[in-house]
Amino acid sequence: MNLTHPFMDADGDKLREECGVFGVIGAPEAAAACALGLHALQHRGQEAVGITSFDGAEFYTRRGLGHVAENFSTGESIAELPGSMAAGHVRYSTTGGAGLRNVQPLFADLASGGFAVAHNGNISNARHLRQELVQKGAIFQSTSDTEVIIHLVATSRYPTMLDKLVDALRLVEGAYALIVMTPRGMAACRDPLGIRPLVMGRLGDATVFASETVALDVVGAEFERQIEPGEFVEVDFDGTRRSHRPFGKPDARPCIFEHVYFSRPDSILDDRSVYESRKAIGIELARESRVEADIVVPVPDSGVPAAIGYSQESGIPFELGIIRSHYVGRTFIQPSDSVRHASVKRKHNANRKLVEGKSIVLIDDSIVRGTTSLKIVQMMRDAGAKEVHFRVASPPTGHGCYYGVDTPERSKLLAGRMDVAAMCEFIQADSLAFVSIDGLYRAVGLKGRNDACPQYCDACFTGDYPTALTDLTDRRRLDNQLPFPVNKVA
Ligand SMILES: O=P(O)(O)OC[C@H]1O[C@H](OP(=O)(O)OP(=O)(O)O)[C@H](O)[C@@H]1O
Ligand SMILES: NC(=O)CC[C@H](N)C(=O)O
Ligand code: SF4
Ligand SMILES: [Mg+2]
Repeated sequence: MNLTHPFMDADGDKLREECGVFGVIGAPEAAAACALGLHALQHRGQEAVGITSFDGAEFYTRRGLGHVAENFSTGESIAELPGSMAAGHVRYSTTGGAGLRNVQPLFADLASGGFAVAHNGNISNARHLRQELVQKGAIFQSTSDTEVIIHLVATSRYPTMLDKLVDALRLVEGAYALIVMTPRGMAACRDPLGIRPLVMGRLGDATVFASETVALDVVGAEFERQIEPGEFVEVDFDGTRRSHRPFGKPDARPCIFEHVYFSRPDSILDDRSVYESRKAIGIELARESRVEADIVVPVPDSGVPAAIGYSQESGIPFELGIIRSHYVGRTFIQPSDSVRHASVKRKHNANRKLVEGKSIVLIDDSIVRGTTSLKIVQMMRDAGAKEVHFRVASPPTGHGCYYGVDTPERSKLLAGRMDVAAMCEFIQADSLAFVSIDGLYRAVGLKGRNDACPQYCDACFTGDYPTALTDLTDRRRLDNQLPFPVNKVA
């Protein structure tokens, strides 16, 4: 029996997640705009990048491992991608999933013509669907969950491309923000709960779609609105747009972690400034768990806005007690523990003269595996800090994410293994506190969490998953049938 999960990485740790998508239709050099937009979305995925364009007759694709700048900075690379329609993708994956064949956009020649798709999110029943499709004779070219969508579209019996796509996505569980290209135009859609973000803008006569508004800013497009949860927007080459809500209007559950960490602070998300939300989390945190200290120090980068809020609310001065190297990217989204450890060390350094002899409040947006917090507390002590108090701008991350963010399985999450007191001891801080779940909801403009009908997906904090997790359930069943555990998941 083959026990290897086709979508799992080598150590069976996690699915590969969190990406950025960008699409433009109706612009003279669509691929150039696409490369620029992807550059602004680089924080969402640093492992691989791809762009597919269409010139009215042919589709062209260029995909590569690494950053946008490494793959799309020359005129020649853009010249390979002619046409007025293009879609691109920046990918964040983990060990084993980094191969070129998984890099998006994925493309296939279907009976109805070319079909390209760029996907941010994760399909929580992809394995299940893939097995069914393989049994029917489908031949997969990648190990990406996204390819399932292509096969479902290819085998749908509905007549129009939109109907085929809706038919396919009815079978899909989990999170998807998609940009699709066919010879007739572009379509963009979000899953019925709107778990992953997607926005729409206008650039002259062209329509632009992107994971975040920063990508619209960078290409000079005007932000129009978000794609609504469950909405499909089709755009033709003459600029005609059509909006459809084939799944009705279920209560949305967008990812609250986008506000905490993933999105750039200069993006507008769910009609809110991410920067303002992060600052407001810091304010809540100061109200809930104030501590006497000399200075408030952010853990750069994403701890900065919350630290500003904490400082303003508490009256404790904000200081840059840690300086980051700009040549090391996000450590959370790096593929292996050893790389993450090394990156955290190279990334941060104590501002020794400032920290020496001081009692400090460190603010970070989240503790996931504890790699960063452990190292930073030690760094502050080595630099002579008198007391180190740690405050976190999210509740404890105690559950895995199956919707497109690479939070690992529960057993590798610090909060999955320990309570707050034990975590405090582990990171060797003098005190540790997290913002409450209601505090987080207040910071994004609500009165608190509505437990009967939560307004966001917050499963990594609460364990309350808004969709079925078929692959996970299947794997647990398989685990229980065997005399030894297989790739434990939680
Ligand atoms: O507990 P851990 O497993 O270390 O993960 C949590 C850390 O990872 C993220 O930072 P990251 O370095 O990815 O990016 P940033 O520069 O945007 O803060 C996050 O902001 C925390 O600092
Ligand atoms: N995780 C993402 O958002 C990327 C899309 C898809 N799940 C992939 O692995 O390529
Ligand atoms: S589980 Fe957490 S990270 Fe994943 S979609 Fe839900 S809120 Fe976002
Ligand atoms: Mg960080």
